Amino acid sequence: MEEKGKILIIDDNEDVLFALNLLLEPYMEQIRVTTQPTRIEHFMTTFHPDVILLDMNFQRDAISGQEGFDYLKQILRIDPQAVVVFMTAYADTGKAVQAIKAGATDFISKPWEKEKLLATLSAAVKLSRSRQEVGRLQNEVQALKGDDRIPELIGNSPAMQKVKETIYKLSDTDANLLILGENGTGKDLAARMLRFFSPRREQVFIPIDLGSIPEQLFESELFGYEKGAFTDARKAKPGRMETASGGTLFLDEIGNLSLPMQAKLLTAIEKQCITRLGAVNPIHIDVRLICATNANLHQLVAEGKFRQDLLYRINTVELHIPPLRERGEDILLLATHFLNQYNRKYRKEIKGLTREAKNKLLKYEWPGNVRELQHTVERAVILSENGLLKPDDFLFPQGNAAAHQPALTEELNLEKLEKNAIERALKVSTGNMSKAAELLGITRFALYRKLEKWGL
Ligand SMILES: Nc1ncnc2c1ncn2[C@@H]1O[C@H](COP(=O)(O)OP(=O)(O)OP(=O)(O)O)[C@@H](O)[C@H]1O
Repeated sequence: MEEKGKILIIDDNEDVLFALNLLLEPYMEQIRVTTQPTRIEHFMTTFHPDVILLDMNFQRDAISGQEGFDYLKQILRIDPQAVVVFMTAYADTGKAVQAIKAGATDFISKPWEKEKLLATLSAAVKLSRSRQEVGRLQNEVQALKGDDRIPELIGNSPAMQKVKETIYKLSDTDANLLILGENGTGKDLAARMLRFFSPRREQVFIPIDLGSIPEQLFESELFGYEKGAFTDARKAKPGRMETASGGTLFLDEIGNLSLPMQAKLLTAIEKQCITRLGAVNPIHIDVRLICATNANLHQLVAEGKFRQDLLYRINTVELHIPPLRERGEDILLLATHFLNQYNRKYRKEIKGLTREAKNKLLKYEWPGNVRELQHTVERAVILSENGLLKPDDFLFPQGNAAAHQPALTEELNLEKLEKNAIERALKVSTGNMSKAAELLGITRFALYRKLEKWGL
């Protein structure tokens, strides 16, 4: 057989299983046999056969093949792409046609002719492999095409306006960008937005979460490999950097990269070429690089945990996305955006938020940033009735400051709100007056006047 595959044989006759096992052993990569069709799901999910050879009649003297058809249905329910070859001692054209119509790939009769059996199984293995390849390619195409919607960072706070301005300014260039910010602040969205407005918009966007690639797979994932480079390398495969060539490569969680991997990445970026594992010749690549991390890379450099030369390569421009708690005015804008989104998704007609609910959102610290806000609004939309969302519709983890809501009268006292806002702005900007004024959306001069007024 040209291509060896994994085969599962299901037959109630142990002698048949024994004979088939013996006959097929030299021609198959792995064989599993069972007399119990009830174990089909177990084998399909743990063994992942390329081909299933299924007997048609399971009861003594049965000739209708009905049980076989039932099991075929079950197999195709579990995996519609499964390749099933039917086997019966009562072969006739009518049943063969019926079996193929029901979704089987082929049909062989017992007793089998060895050559015919091998040829049928060989074709079945090939079909299975090409179906797997098509599935993989379809997934890849979908991932490469990405989302058709325009990625848009919602937010009017001065900090967010600055982020968007930087993205627009950068869009004509090929400059490498480093996006810094806590988890859930919108780094991934910012990267997609930059790509969307860049000349590489029509080209691929390949995101890689470096935090989720095990160290030992890093090189093969990033640089690809040639056939035979290691035991499982049955076929050559391009790495993500090669696939991203011509387009944009988004390296997320770059702070998680070990020092040896940093050295390899640096060489690839500097030389603009990669060498697949097991290959001799390097391949030129042309990628626009966007990196992101929630770590303080400058501090990691100071601690000797991140290479300074790599940092300089990736941070031609640095974009800092502040945590949501530092851009309070975006909270309600984002909440409304997500409310509209989830109204559409869950076919609801929730009109908005009560004033008390808005206050509750504004007072919360949002440790999970925009992602947490998004999930909080989604949960509220799912659980509440149409009308307005109330404070009780928004649930926060216990122990957060927001759980202890002050009296409503205090919340709505404008003077107190102003004083609180100034105190908070000073706290988050660690006393930097320009930054505090920017956060508050007022001039430095106006801030000094208010500090005097409140004796701060
Ligand atoms: N300004 C924004 N406007 C609209 N949606 C946003 C905004 N910021 C973040 N989101 C949404 O919040 C979620 C989290 O954002 P994203 O994945 O971009 O954050 P991240 O900083 O990359 O997170 P992580 O560090 O955990 O990877 C996403 O669903 C994203 O669409």
